[in-house]
Amino acid sequence: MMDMGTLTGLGFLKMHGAGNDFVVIDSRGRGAVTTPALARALGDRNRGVGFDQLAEIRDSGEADFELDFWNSDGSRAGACGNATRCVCDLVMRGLGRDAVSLVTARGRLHAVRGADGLVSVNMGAPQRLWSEIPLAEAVDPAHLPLAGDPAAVGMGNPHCIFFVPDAEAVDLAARGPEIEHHPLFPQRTNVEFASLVAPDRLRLRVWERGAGITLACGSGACATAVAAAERGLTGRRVTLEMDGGRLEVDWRKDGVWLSGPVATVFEGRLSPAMMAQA
Ligand SMILES: N[C@@H](CCC[C@H](N)C(=O)O)C(=O)O
Repeated sequence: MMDMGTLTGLGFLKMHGAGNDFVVIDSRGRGAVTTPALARALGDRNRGVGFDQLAEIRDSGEADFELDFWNSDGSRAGACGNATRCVCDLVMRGLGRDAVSLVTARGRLHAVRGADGLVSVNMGAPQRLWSEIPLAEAVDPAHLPLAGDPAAVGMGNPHCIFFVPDAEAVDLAARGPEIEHHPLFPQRTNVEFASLVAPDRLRLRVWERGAGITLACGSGACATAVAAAERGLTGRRVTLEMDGGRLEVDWRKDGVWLSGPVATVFEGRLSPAMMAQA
């Protein structure tokens, strides 16, 4: 029989958006609890809960809530499109509304639930200046001086996008970390390999900074759609076929809108022993 007495610690939710999975900690009404050590311990898929990102909800004076993101290696992320959509779903359900505003490191964002049940967030304008992304030196982000002619786009976090004839054929486990740690990216980078399926459809595989290969990546889908439209490969509205499902991106005048499915998987409690490890 389970000793419930040892399981009185911190509550959390497990959610995912197209297989990009998250631990969500709701710290509204109290102080933030996440540290790099706690994120690393919880992110361990064998000894912790396991996630691509941890999202911590905090009170906000200027929006419905604030949101911080942590990768499974314990590093911070300035943006996470899929975790944003998941947490917005949660908060909208809690408030009984179909629209919310939030504040992230990127600034104030807005999200809505569509009639189709998909949750959409305006991820803001893409960052196209080398210093904003950031890159280590003043090179053209649209054509980086790297083999394969990738583009760099910032969505509040850095992305390096390669357009290849066949994304399936890329050795992502080898190429991902090589590019993530390339000296051109002083804060490391997320890495995308995309191939054109149709003028409104791309196949996309992602290596995430601080998390490795993931089944989907919302900010990566946005950055890839922006780079594809700028190269004239697609229009500004595209479907991204990722390993875990489909995401839709619409680059509008008011920002890059990301839409897709969200799911709540389970709720749990961290044991005091787990919290003490961190
Ligand atoms: N899963 C993400 C992106 C998460 C952050 C990334 N690994 C980083 O360090 O920038 C998404 O859905 O956007």
